[in-house]
Amino acid sequence: MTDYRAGFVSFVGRPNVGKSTLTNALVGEKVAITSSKPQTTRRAIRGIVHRSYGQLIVVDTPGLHRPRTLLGERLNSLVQSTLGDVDVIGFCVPADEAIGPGDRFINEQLDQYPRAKKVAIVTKTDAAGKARVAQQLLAVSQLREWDAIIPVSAPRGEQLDVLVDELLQLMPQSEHPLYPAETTTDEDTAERIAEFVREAALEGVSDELPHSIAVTVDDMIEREDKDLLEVYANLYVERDSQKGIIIGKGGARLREVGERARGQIEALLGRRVYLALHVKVAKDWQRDPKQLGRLGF
Ligand SMILES: Nc1nc2c(ncn2[C@@H]2O[C@H](COP(=O)(O)OP(=O)(O)OP(=O)(O)O)[C@@H](O)[C@H]2O)c(=O)[nH]1
Repeated sequence: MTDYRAGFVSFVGRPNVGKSTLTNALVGEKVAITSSKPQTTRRAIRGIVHRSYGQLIVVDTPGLHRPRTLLGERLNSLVQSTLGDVDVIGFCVPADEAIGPGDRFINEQLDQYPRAKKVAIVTKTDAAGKARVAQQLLAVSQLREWDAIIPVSAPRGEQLDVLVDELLQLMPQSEHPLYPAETTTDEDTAERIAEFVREAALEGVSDELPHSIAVTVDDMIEREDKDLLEVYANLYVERDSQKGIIIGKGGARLREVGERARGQIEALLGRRVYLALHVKVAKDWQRDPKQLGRLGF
């Protein structure tokens, strides 16, 4: 028997508590997009954390909530099958907000996954004073018997190694790593690019529009003569009126979105990229099974 451990962990919690930010900080690379809009995450992304003594595979989920659309239902069943499979569930609550009905609802849902060990993670400790953090740790400890309770700050990198070690200790022993050493995610490049575009498009839009945005990458063309990668992406919204908002006056907003996304893509690929964005209307796609399928849900 070796002492090497490897397994799967999933972070759950209300929207916006910092699950994606934590995933990226642990992996050390941007594998999950983040935004200040709730419910940004739509896919189960595996971020992989490597240590000489183990491997953590982080499965990022869209978060448990009461579904209002077909997209919401599909996302919920994605969460349920994910949580049924993982070794550890990390329940995230932010240090700077009191525990409320939303947190209690999710905590109760965790009873449905008896196989998984359960760890409480108090996030955003940088946004709260010491006394507040201590108070939150106490409040969390009263929710259930946790295998561990750990406060972290992702942007400051505080307590991240402690969290990784605690999580690894709860993982099953493994003869081998589950993924090769260089891998940080199992999403392919096109999926990651589409997510970067969606993240850029989410910036500065409000109300129901964030949920209406979907992105596909339809073509990537290698231009060896120019040492350039051409990327053709479609940005879908649900209504004509939303199209105008995304494009902006004289196309100004769409240009900004393209610039921001291109910066991220070039950083990811380490090379020059030409990004062409087209905005299309897919009427009410969140409620339409056929269109959901086409958009990858
Ligand atoms: N101050 C502070 N802000 C944080 C921290 N972690 C996340 N945030 C901010 O909180 C917001 C939400 O973060 P996300 O990581 O997208 O939250 P999430 O829980 O993944 O959200 P969903 O994908 O919507 O479920 C963003 O604006 C982050 O910058 C933290 O440790 N400290």
